[in-house]
Amino acid sequence: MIVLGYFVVGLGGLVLFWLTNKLSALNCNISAAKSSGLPYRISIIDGVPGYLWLATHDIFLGTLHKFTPSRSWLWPKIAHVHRSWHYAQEMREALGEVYLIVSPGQIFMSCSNAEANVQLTTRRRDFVKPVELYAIVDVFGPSILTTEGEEWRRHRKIVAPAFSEKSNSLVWKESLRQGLEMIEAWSRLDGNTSGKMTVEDTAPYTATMALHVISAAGFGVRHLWAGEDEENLGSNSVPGFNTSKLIGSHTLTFKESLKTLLHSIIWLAIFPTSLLQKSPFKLHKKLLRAFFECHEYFSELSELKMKQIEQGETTEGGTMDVMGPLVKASQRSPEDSKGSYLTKQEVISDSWIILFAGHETSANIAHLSLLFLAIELEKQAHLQRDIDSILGSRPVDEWSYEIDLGRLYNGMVGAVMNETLRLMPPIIDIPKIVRGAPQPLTFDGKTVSVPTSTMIHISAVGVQRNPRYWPSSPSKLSNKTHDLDDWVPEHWFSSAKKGAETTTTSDSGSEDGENTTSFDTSDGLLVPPKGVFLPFAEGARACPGRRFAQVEIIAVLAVIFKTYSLELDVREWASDAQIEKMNKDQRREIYQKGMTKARKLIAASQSEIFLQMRGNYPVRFVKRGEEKFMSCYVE
Ligand code: HEM
Repeated sequence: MIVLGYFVVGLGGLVLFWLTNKLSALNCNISAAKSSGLPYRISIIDGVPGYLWLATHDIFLGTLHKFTPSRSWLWPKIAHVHRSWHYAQEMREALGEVYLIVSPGQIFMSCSNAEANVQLTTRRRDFVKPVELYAIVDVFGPSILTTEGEEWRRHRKIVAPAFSEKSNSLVWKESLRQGLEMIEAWSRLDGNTSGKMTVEDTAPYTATMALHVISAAGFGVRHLWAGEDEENLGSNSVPGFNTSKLIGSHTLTFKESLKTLLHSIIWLAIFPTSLLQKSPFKLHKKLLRAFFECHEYFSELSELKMKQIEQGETTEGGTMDVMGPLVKASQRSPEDSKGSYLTKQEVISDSWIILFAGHETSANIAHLSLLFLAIELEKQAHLQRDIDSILGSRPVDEWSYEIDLGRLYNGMVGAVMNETLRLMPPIIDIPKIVRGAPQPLTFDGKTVSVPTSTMIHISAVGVQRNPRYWPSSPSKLSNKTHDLDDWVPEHWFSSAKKGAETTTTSDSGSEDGENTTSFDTSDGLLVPPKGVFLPFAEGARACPGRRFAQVEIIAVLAVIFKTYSLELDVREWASDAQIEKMNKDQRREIYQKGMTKARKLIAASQSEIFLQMRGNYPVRFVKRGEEKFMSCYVE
């Protein structure tokens, strides 16, 4: 009894000590927030929450959501893990464009003000990258994405110029080819022909397409689609990498190991490999196998590149791609290169990051653009007219990087891509942190002071849907006074804000030697002012793969819509035979059901690392002229 009494008193003491500590930390953070001059809200959950809340928030907030009055409360939204995606507009309207969330463990700042965003992205030493948040992707060691300061500069000086004009023209060629091969892969699916193809989910196909493009244009290794003959690879075959035949100690192909690693990467962030090795779970064993094999594949690829370089192969031979300059840098030593070198391990970590950062991002934009175009048939018809006027009847191998790409970008294809990037940026928040003294931030004629250690999210969704910065009209889909929560590519043809900024969107702040001139983006489409359109971030840490991604997405959309139209599969509501007998009004009514369902699915997307749709909506590709619903929307 006495022992139990001591235990209870001891436990009570510990809880009291913990509570006092938390309260004193909260008080400290509240004083800092008060003196910052920014609006703030207090929350027990950190603005950027830890793993425990990530894992459990659904139980608490999901239950609370069932209690209808709670839906108008602000605090559950503040505590929501996916706040930046679901409530960016509401939070901005309630708390302003720049606001703080103060908790015992953190001061968090969200920003959707353009003037402040420019300072946050260009004052690189005042607002640095919180590299600790990137531990999840750091599986092969520090890389360009996950380092700061001088170490990052060294990576960036080598990696960014590797995305050269020559690599981009390889991306163009390879994306056209992959676009055609993706269509062929669809036509080989059960029940499909080359004239009529039902695809349950285009997402895994655009992911494969993006992986193939990076692999070929970035690493010089061509990949095949399921069902393609390995003979087609000719001298480009690299066992295990792009063939089913494995060599050495490999038990998985490169694609298999990469897929496993990407799907279960979270485990590597939570547990060290030494602990996972002792885990009894099959999943962990498979993940470790994939991890080691991926590492092995990347080092084999570096050696292959090294050999190719020694044999004097050039870009024209298709191998001096993005990875070439990285491997070359690993031949230099710190002493004789004025710091322009990479270690062999860094070649592997940077190669992995290029693949990781450039794969699902571009794939998601291609996938979502397809779905939006299937929902909005009138806009799809506009896109096709534009493609026809630019490319005429020329075959794909005559489409030119130098002329056609720029024209496609400055027309409806570019507008479709940009609108998808505006509405659904794959990276919804760009994180920064104040490491040293509090930092002044000036916007709207006032200067505030961002407290030390503040975790910052530049809210891409917040600013990219902020009516203050974008031309808009009343929404046709909701009762909102603006249509910035809707997918309207015509936003990019508005002349209202043209000329507000004469430079291109995100070239400024690039490091020396970076290639930024592959095609002119200032002639044709709306050029948003700086700090307003941030899918690729801005400033020194902007995405070096921006052109790569733009070229890829444009090429793939052009290839598909030159020959095909895309419609939602609405057989859930009516069979093909029933649709055949329907008049235009009846067809429109059925299609509307598909549109509503597809829009809901898109809106329910979630951002774990990248913003992604959960679930799928089936679509049907048909040769142009053979559509079932297009004529209901287009005269
Ligand atoms: C639609 C496609 C893409 C989007 C929306 C996108 C977006 C971004 C953003 C927002 C950042 C900054 C992240 C941060 O500060 O935390 C970034 C960085 C980066 N991206 Fe991309 N990206 C895309 C495609 C690509 C591609 C195709 C590649 C390479 C092939 C690539 C390679 C990188 C790298 C290496 C970084 C790190 C740069 C640094 O920290 O200096 N990205 N990207």
